[in-house]
Amino acid sequence: MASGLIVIAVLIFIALLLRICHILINAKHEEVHKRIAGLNALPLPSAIAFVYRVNHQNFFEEYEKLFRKYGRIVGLWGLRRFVIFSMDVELNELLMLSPVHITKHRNYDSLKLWLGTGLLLSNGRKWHQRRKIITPTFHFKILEDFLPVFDQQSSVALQCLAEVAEDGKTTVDIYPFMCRLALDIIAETAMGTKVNAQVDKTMPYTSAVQEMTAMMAWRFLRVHIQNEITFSLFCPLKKLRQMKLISIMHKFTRNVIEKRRQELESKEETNEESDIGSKKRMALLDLLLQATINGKPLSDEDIREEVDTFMFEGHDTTTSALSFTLHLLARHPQIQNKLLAEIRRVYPDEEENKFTLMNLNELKCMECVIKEVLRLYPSVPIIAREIVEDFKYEHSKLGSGVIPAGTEFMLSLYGMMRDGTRFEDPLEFRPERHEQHDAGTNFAFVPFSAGPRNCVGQKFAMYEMKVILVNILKRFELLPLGDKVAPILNIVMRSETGMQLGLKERM
Ligand code: HEM
Repeated sequence: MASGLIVIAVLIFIALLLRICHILINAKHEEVHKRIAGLNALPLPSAIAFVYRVNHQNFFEEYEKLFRKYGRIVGLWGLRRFVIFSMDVELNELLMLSPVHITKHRNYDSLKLWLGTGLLLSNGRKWHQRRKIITPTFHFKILEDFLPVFDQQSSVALQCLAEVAEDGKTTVDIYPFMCRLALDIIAETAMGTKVNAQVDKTMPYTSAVQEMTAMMAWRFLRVHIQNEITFSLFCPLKKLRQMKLISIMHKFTRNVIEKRRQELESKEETNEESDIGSKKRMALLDLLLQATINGKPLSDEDIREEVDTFMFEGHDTTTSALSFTLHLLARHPQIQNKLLAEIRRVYPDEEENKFTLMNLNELKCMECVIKEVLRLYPSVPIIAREIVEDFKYEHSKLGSGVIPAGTEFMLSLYGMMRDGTRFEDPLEFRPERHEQHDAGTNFAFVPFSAGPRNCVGQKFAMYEMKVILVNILKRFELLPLGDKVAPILNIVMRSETGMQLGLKERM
């Protein structure tokens, strides 16, 4: 009995001691601590237990529980780390619009060996310079030139889908089809090179991109292997595989860059048909080859980082959005029919669609559908930042204060876009809610983020998705076969059950 009491007393003493250490280490966070409720690391290890409990499958559920319990802004005090999770529109807007707090979180570091510090992962001066030269590469004129690529690659996808459709009797997981289509499109538009991912499933480069994306997704929430050293120690074989994949991908992109640079230098493509089949079409790579910073051209390695970044960011996100859209349309026949009527009005020709940016802008119903899909199933459900300078805020509920440098910040786009105070019946799929100009919900609806670090490829993505959807919906009726989606976090949002549906050729 007495020994039992001694053990309890010792445990309480240790817990108190740790708590005091914790308070001393986190002294600078005390002010925020008082304002933001959440989980502590000590004396009870609730924050640590939470971090290890969360995985790809239960991520959204666990965070919903946390927000329900503590409110829209939740603090997680680790031993030496302080993380704020926020689905609070007002606070997130302050952060997204800030020109200062744009530093990416270390969670993304596992992507750096592949993507380097291209636009997605760079910070500070480098990011500013890159953003300045990359933004004009997504100019309307350039996007218009890409429409034939979107269209031609969609027609390859139609053939692939026709082979598995079986007149709507078979359940098809649409995700891998959309993934290969998005890869073909981004390779051709970013690098000016056809990779034929849809017809040649064994091509080393595209297989490597897919395998690497899956591996990054697998590592993303496993805190102990996010660092390259611990990854090598805990998973040496996977680390070796990762090195191999990176070497395949870098070799491929370097070759493409070298070839395009030589072509540009000898001005071949101004006279001849290039392998993308057009005299005038420029790939994003060509624009990077011509760009300069302070009068100096970008090096091949600078360009490689950006091309690899486009390859990653430009295929995984659109794959997710397109697959969720098709899955949801299959389950909402009325909306599907409304969309089809709009498509037939804008593109009455049975055989051929003449896509222009202008007629794609006429697809208002489709725009609402895509927005609603991105609201419910945002491809990028969470944005992570590191606060490197004290963040001064004025907030209607928190008052005014400072979030100290060193704080980690997770903005839940998913939480914001499903917030019942911003969206009526938030879990319902109602595209018409976007018909009005999102009055009152401006910053609650941010699937492409907002402010200086918003998505540079958002217009590209919208036009790409529209062309693909027009082609698929004109050819196939989508049927509600298979399982419902079960969202998981794999860097981007995916579904554990795939994105199932049936496809029936229209008469
Ligand atoms: C449905 C499709 C897409 C969605 C929902 C989406 C969403 C986003 C979001 C939310 C961010 C901010 C990420 C952060 O701050 O951590 C982002 C950044 C970015 N996106 Fe997209 N994206 C899409 C398609 C694309 C495409 C097609 C491209 C390229 C062709 C692209 C290129 C980029 C790049 C380079 C960044 C980094 C921008 C910067 O940090 O300055 N995205 N995207």
